[in-house]
Amino acid sequence: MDLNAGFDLSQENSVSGLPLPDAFVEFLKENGLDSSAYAGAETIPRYIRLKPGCESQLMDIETELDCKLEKVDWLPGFFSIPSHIQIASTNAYRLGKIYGMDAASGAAVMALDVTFGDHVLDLCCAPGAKLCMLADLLGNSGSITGVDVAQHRLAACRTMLQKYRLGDQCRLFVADGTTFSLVPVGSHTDMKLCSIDGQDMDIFREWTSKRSWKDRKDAAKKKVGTSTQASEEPLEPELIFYGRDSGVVGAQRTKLFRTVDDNEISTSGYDKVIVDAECTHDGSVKHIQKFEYWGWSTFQRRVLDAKRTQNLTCLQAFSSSGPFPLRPLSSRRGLALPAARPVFDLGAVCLYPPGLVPVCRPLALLTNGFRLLKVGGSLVYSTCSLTVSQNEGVIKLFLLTNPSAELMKIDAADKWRCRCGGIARTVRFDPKTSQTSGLFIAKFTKLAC
Ligand SMILES: C[S@@+](CC[C@H](N)C(=O)[O-])C[C@H]1O[C@@H](n2cnc3c(N)ncnc32)[C@H](O)[C@@H]1O
Repeated sequence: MDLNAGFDLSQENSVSGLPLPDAFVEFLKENGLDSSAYAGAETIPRYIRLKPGCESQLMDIETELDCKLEKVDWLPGFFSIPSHIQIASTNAYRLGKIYGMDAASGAAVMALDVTFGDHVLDLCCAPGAKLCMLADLLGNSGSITGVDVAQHRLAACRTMLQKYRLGDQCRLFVADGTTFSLVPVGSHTDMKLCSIDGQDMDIFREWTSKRSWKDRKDAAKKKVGTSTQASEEPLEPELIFYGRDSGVVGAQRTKLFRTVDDNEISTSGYDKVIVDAECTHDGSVKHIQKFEYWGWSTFQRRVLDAKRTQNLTCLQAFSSSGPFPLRPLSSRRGLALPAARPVFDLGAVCLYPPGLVPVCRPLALLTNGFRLLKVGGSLVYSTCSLTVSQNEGVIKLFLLTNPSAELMKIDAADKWRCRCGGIARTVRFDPKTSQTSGLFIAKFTKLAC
């Protein structure tokens, strides 16, 4: 079957080495991107991350993969292998000794600089490569809260945590990251763990894949509720996994799901937050390359669907007067800022009432992730898009509307194979410079104000 039937593939784009569809070439042009970034994608190595503790098995893994594992000198624990080597069917992978993870993604996690005991929020966590790396770095300290809106992807994340035996400190919520509001377990001032010997149905017992009678009843109630609920109502978070030491076992449901106000968040919010936002994935050259096999006809739906891209890049809607028509960044401290809590509409461009700031999903995710950060904590925003509108554009608008946010220097980046982003202190990985997929990284801290 010709998977590309009826789909225009550009003849002129042989420069990229791939017959890129015209619509994608147009997308690249609109965003000022050079299609030659996709040239020679197959020469970019594949990266693997070694499970900590498996260092002594390196030679056995090399023998099984039948290739040398080249140490990535700027990123501890990462190795490059030739791009044609497949790892999914190997024992090393199946037994959880290695992860498939691009080095640029590893850099985004390192930028967060997690330290012992941190409570970390991963706001777009599925399928979970970064979450697993965070869990490896934290060991048996602190906690990780993973949130994703896609239930099936989050289920894959849970499987990954179980395979690598990393779930003890983690909890996973199916929830909308633009409205998620739960702080780390144990940071509620009034939360006490209860003995679970009694029959109190309101207390979390050890997690099991079998759902309790109470959970089934709650889910059935929720189903009835959602059929009558107005669609704008935020999705109620659903806890689909929690580990033994995540602080959930023994906690009361009512307390765990209690939301706190922004004042309380400044002290009991997360120490670290990562927002690896949903984006157009155009920088993920290996992902783009896969459409050679999947068929370019699915590319339109999966990557370029107009409604989806508008949600992600709605800043473009203002391109007639330039992408940032409001005010220059330098004057942000002197601005009359719009209301702190805008109304987000994931389906369309929204306007803040006084300042006409366009809101797209990445900005909504970043804003909410930052709201959940405690004062003095740090947040990493990353996307695998090469466009300005999903990266520097989002950052500019975010800084305009969040006076307590300050861009931080990413210290580790001095050693990385990357370049500066379009705003000082941000960094960009791209195939040509870094021999990795494209990735944009910005790091913020929250000031007391
Ligand atoms: C780039 S992927 C994240 C990859 C992940 N961090 C990892 O390392 O494996 C973006 C994720 O954002 C999720 N997403 C999109 N919109 C969301 C929303 N409103 N709230 C939470 N997650 C969302 C998608 O389902 C997708 O899994």
